[in-house]
Amino acid sequence: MGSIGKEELLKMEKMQMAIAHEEKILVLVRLRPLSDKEIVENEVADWECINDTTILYRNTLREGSTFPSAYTFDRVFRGDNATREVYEEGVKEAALSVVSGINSSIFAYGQTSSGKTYTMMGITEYTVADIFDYIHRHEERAFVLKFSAVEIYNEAIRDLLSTDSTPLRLLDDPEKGTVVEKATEETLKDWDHLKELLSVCEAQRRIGETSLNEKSSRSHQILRLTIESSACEFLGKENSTTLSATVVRIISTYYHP
Ligand SMILES: Nc1ncnc2c1ncn2[C@@H]1O[C@H](COP(=O)(O)OP(=O)(O)OP(=O)(O)O)[C@@H](O)[C@H]1O
Repeated sequence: MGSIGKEELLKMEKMQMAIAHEEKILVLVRLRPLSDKEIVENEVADWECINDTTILYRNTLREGSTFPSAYTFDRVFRGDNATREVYEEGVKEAALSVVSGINSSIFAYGQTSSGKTYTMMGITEYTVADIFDYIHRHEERAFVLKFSAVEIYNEAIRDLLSTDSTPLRLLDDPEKGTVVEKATEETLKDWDHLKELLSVCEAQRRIGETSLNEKSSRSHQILRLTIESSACEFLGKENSTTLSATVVRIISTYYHP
């Protein structure tokens, strides 16, 4: 167990109260640009981003349907918006709340080939880079980062950091909530170590081809990053408290035509 001082506790409580009054769930939409194949086949995008929060379903307009054609979300990103913009403007705040001990989940949902893997790979990279940057700027605290990765395929859970493909069990822990039993948890040394682990996951990931995506994920992938931190001056003392939080990345793959 690490520790936090009285003042720091007060600051954290204030922060938690401020966050409690803010929105807890943000829904962002990212449109994908047409692929080369779609351009060659003269396909047109059915969706158009008309401002920072609204998308329009163009087919509805063409067919003169009476159904609503405009949909509003917390934030909408166009096909030419870079992943960096999606991260900075839509994800960063939630992702970095973990350094203050607040749990955060970021997940992508969409049909095959909509860009979930593409988006989440960038988001993971930017999030971890910012967390490492935060750690380097806060030498008064000691941080431990732990990383685990599993895949859910056909209702079986597989450890992506292990070559053993025996399915893992889900357990209910009274303190931690739902946990995956015996999932490998690596303590991250540095950025290169994370990149190494991500390529192990990539190599283990089940992929297949769909009519829309040559390299389609066949599973839900969950990457979990747990951060523990304690004030260095209280390190190892009895009355110390550890700040602990988790960022979870889920890639959902639904509807494979
Ligand atoms: N914003 C984007 N800009 C450019 N290319 C993109 C973008 N989003 C996705 N792509 C490309 O589109 C293709 C499909 O994307 P991706 O594999 O991420 O989809 P997916 O939603 O994860 O699909 P699946 O559910 O089948 O795994 C990939 O070749 C990817 O590089």
